[in-house]
Amino acid sequence: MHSVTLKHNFETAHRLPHLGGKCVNLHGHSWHTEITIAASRLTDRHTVVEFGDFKAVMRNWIDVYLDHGVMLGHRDPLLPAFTTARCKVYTFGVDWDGADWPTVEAVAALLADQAGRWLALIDDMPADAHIAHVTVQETATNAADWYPPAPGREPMQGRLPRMAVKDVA
Ligand SMILES: Nc1nc2c(c(=O)[nH]1)N=C([C@H](O)[C@H](O)COP(=O)(O)OP(=O)(O)OP(=O)(O)O)CN2
Repeated sequence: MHSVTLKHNFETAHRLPHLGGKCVNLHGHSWHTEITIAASRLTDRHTVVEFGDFKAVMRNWIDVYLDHGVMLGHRDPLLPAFTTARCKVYTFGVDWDGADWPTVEAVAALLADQAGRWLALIDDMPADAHIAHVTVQETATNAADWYPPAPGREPMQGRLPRMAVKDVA
């Protein structure tokens, strides 16, 4: 198996009112992501994917939708204020239906989902090229990893489990 790993970073605020504690406060992170693409053979150019081709679409999507913006859950009461003020908001549960809240695990799943779409735009790659791993680091001490479902295991049903939110501050 061959693999390549591409990295990008983005400065984005979020909050997680369903977790309580300090996560209730709107706060920013310098998020770092690493996306690994694997294939069983190389192209005629001896690549899995050409770095620049993949990074162009990866960077464009992240910079347009996430960088210097805010990630909120669709049930977050702050949402109307940010949209009214015409701030850049990426709304989990609306802009992407895979999770309700922007935890680091959910951001890793979002980027894995998007990375599959970016890969589909690449012309020159082996037939079995696929997203093998996504890491998202939100702080020096906190990170999440995403891997595709193991063969033979039931794949995730498209979204992270819905969470009961009684008092979203
Ligand atoms: N499983 C998860 N737990 C938490 C998440 C998350 O996304 N997934 N997120 C948070 C908060 O966003 C917060 O930013 C991080 O919390 P925490 O590690 O408690 O705070 P610090 O980064 O300040 O920790 P130090 O290592 O003490 O600096 C919480 N939980």
